[in-house]
Amino acid sequence: MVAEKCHFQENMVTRIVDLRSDTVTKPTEAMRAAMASAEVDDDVLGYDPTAFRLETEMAKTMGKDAALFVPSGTMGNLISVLVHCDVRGSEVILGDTCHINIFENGGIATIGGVHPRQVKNNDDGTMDIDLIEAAIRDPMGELFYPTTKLICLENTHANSGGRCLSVEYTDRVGELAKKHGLKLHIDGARIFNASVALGVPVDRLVQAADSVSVCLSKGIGAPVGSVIVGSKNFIAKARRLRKTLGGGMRQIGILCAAALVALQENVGKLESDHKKARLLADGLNEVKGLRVDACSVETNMVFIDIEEGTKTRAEKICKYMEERGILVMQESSSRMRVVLHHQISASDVQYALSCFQQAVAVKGVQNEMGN
Ligand SMILES: Cc1ncc(COP(=O)(O)O)c(C=O)c1O
Ligand SMILES: C[C@@H](O)[C@H](N)C(=O)O
Repeated sequence: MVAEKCHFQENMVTRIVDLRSDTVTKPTEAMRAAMASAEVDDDVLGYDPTAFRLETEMAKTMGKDAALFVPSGTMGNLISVLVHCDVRGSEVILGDTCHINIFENGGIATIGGVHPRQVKNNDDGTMDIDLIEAAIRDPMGELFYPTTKLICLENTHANSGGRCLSVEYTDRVGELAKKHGLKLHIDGARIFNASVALGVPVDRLVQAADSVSVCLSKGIGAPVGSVIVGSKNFIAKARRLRKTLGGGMRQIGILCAAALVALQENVGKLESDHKKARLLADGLNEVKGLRVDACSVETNMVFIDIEEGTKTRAEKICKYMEERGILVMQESSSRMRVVLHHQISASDVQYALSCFQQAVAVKGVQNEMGN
């Protein structure tokens, strides 16, 4: 592979290659045009017609009875957990490295009073089903224990590198939930990535779930928003809770119009994002001092580890890359993350690769990093 030369002159960065996340995409011209011409109305006093179109389309696509537009994936998860965990002393079983547990400010507890019961996430994003079952509280111990109400999965699993949970695994967790009278929520921020990577229709992938939170603002490329899907009764309760949390918005058709375009434009591009991720991962594994677990690159995310003994630190590499217009997310002193999306081209991937090669190889930078 001949990597495009990593060229750099002081203050001569000619383009930004933003690999921090798939949340960074800018609305396309078609999205902006749709926003400008969107049919809107007050979605609190009534129903914004474009929001209605989006929610109707998403409920159908996800195979659920109803849907609700929410400002963010964080609010989508919070509302879903709180609707399911509707009595004081409720407990939710979730992965120790899942987004709800790590990156949502503990909102289910601090706002919702719901107790998180962590189960270890495996490297592939799953939790062992026997460990999930062991975490379910015995109702006979109600004098001492919280009440288990909900199990949460995350598909794809971001902190495992965008790994996909299979439909078979999801169905088994759903059966376990039913066996114990529990509900199942899926944090489906990147559920479309999982569907494309697995070759499983998205409605089949989430069939076992009582609710799903789907991010439109990630790989789908909408500027804002998520949609939660579930039963009509669940969504009615979710709509009220959205208002309670301050998420009741007025002419949201402006945002929903962009999301409708994004769904048309970008679901078909997700496979290309995954291919670019694999291309980048394979190229990075040829860079002395960097290591990518290629097996974990199933979708659009790549975690990059600095090999033992390499006199380099992640913050120095990230700075070196940023000086060349490439934005990378630092995960730790020895780990970085890049996320591919539809606004990253194949030549951007080549450019990033050549800059990673330079970042690790350049003597001066290495000495500075190694000290
Ligand atoms: C797996 C996962 N769930 C939920 C969220 C939250 O979405 P938002 O950033 O829109 O709140 C994110 C990140 O954004 C995520 O990666
Ligand atoms: C950082 C995290 O909250 C975000 N969901 C991302 O993956 O970029």
